[in-house]
Amino acid sequence: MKILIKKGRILNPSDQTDKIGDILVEDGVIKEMKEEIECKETPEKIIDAKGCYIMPGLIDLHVHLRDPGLTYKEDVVTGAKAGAKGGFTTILAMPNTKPVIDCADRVNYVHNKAKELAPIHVLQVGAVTKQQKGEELADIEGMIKAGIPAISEDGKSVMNTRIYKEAMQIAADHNIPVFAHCEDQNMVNGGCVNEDEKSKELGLPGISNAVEDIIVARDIMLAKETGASLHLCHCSTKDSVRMIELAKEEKLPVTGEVCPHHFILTSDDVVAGDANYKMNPPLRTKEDRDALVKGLKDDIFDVISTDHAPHSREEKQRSMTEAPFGIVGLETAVPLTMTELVHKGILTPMQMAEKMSYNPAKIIHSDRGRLEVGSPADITIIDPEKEYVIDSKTFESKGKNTPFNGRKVKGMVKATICDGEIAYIEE
Ligand SMILES: NC(=O)N[C@@H](CC(=O)O)C(=O)O
Ligand SMILES: [Zn+2]
Repeated sequence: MKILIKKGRILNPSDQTDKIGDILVEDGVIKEMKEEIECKETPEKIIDAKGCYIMPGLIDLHVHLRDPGLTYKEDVVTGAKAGAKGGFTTILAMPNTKPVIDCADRVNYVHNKAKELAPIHVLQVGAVTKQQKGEELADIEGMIKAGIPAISEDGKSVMNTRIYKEAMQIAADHNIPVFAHCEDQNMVNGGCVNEDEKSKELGLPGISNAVEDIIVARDIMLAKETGASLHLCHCSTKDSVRMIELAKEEKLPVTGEVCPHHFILTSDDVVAGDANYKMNPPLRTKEDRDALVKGLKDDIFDVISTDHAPHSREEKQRSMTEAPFGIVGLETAVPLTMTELVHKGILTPMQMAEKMSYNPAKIIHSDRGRLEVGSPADITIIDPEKEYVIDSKTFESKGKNTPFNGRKVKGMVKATICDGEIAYIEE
């Protein structure tokens, strides 16, 4: 397909290009990129991008697609469609499915299904241990051969440090990153919201910051010993920020991500009895939230991810203690980041493109995440001025579980182009 994108603001982190121009897409790649492109034959599609940002296709390092086994919550196809609508051209699926993705066959299942049916790239992350039981290593090398971009035990931490270190060594030897969900399992003790004044007020068991911080510290030390690239998932505490800053000062191979709910909401926002405010890690205090925002601004955090965690309506209607952790995020990440960080002058549009595309690509050693002539045509077009109200009924995702339903936002995904084809267009 031949697509001409006209007069958008091209934001390319790889060479810091920030200028108005046209992009011509043909045969899956970026054919031309300059101030004004004249086509001899009319392209099949012309997109008027006046006033819009053109970014390299967004990459979400943290998504739960629930496939196989939990497809009443989401599946590869609905999740990928939600991703396309949210501006993502690549999403990484976490392995906490049923069964857990801990061997090559299961990786192949997701990749084959996605190749056949998904409008965007889906990359399956492999589990660290068999069935995520934390006891025996998964077939990490087999999964690497099958094409996993990373390993992760997401949903929990591998509490046995010796086993985790072995896994990190394998990851280091094969030059793939380890994505760490940091949570000391023995300290959670039934907690369901942040441990603070609010949890006391609600009479709910709390999760303290140390639950996260202890494992962040441990995992950074393991990265130091093994040389593995460590990517810290959904960071939520102010001390996580300090520890990542220190690790980077020491030039350790450590990166970190923050999710929109953690840089926007605090435990004060939790509505009693509404499990759409229940996620792991929990919404923390204002001090933590402000530290995360500053960490994003100062580039201590490399990545904004969604931790898209769909659950059924019935599951999320349970009580705060009974409902599962997690909220959806694929279709709200762009408008929330635009509204809360870019329009407020905390992040530049270029920083947004870095944290949502270029840096995630670098972390998984992908050649995407850049707008360059000859590179694969994964492109996201965003109308920064478009205002609307988030309505979960319009989501492509099966999951409607979001605390942001009804929220006013400014900044909308206009089109998502993946491998030179239109994966989503707002019409
Ligand atoms: N974040 C969550 O609250 N839930 C995730 C697990 C995870 O990402 O840790 C899920 O799988 O539902
Ligand atoms: Zn997690």
